[in-house]
Amino acid sequence: MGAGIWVAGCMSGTSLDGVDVAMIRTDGVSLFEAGDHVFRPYSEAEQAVLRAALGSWDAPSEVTELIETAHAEALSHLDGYELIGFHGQTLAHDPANRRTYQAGDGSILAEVLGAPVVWDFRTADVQMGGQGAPLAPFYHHALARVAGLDAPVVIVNLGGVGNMTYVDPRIADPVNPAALLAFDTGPANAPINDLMRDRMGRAFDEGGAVAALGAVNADIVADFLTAPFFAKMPPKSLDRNDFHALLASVAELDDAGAIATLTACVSASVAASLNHCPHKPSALYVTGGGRHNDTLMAMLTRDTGLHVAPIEDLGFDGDMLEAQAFAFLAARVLNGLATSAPSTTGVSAAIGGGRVSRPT
Ligand SMILES: Nc1ncnc2c1ncn2[C@@H]1O[C@H](COP(=O)(O)OP(=O)(O)OP(=O)(O)O)[C@@H](O)[C@H]1O
Ligand SMILES: CC(=O)N[C@H]1[C@@H]2OC[C@@H](O2)[C@@H](O)[C@@H]1O[C@H](C)C(=O)O
Repeated sequence: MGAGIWVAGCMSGTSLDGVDVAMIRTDGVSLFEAGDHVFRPYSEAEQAVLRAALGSWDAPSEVTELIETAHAEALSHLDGYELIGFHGQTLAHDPANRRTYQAGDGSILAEVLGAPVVWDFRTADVQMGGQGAPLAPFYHHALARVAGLDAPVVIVNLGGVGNMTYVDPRIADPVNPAALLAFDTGPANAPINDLMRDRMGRAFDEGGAVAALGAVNADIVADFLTAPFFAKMPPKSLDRNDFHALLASVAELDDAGAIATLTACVSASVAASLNHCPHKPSALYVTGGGRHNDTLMAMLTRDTGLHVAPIEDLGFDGDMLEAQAFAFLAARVLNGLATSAPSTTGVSAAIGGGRVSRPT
């Protein structure tokens, strides 16, 4: 298999923990080989700068430079790539008003690293009426085919926000509306992390250990599920802070009870999201940091009634999947292929988003 080129994909996710960079060899249609990867964490001080910039539509140079420098540092640990896919850091997302903002300038990275950079993946999609997210579904589709699956499955990404891709791997073209259905499912780790930080001074609930000790408040979970977002038909996407009221709803609970209830809300929102799938999936594979949360995984098994497993069971690295996805999408942009479709973002027609910047 000599096909494809080595591409480095970079993702700085909503949980603000750091920059993931992962290399894959791809032609933008299939995945031939996964290569090296690196994680460059943001320091506490850097996280504070980024957190303060959340919601802004025009970040000050202090913020954009921080993002560009962190990515350049991460990429300096890798070599052998011919192309970079650079997502940037989402600071604000408002598809209803056709705008989304990923901070960080790809043309600067192209100069610094001496390689072409595909970036600004979401703007074209929202400008054509799409949600601008999720964009990983075309990669999920490729992975399900590489894994040789022969029945529909669901891939759930549990990062700061949750998103779900229903994939029918028997259909080769990801643009075909029967191949994919994708949408954001609700908040995932973001509210759990926020509460862990505020109440316990910890970054996240390691292994779901705190949630395991708490009593779930079923009334709060039921009330959470009445939010109009869950009844809304896909496509739909979320901003990190769209569910701010959720944190307030657990304010009166003890620490473990509050974390357990937030964790149950994440699981319940994924289970509710399955109602939108055209057919019952044969399994649910979890990617993103939430798959390390054993309490959440157990709740998902109970709430969905499906076989729930980490994406590792298909042979992929769940910590690197999003970064790999932006490598895959960069290759698609370079090859003139679509990166989103009506079935993934609700965009009016399949389009290839992303700007290409080449070093001068
Ligand atoms: N061992 C663990 N136990 C419990 N939770 C964990 C563990 N490891 C990671 N997480 C959770 O996963 C989060 C990171 O997930 P991930 O890296 O998928 O998010 P992201 O890429 O920043 O977000 P998004 O996909 O929304 O952009 C952490 O902030 C934490 O909440
Ligand atoms: C606007 C934005 O950055 N959205 C992210 C976020 O993090 C998870 C979820 O919300 C998803 O919609 C998306 O990222 C993934 C990688 C995506 O586009 O597929």
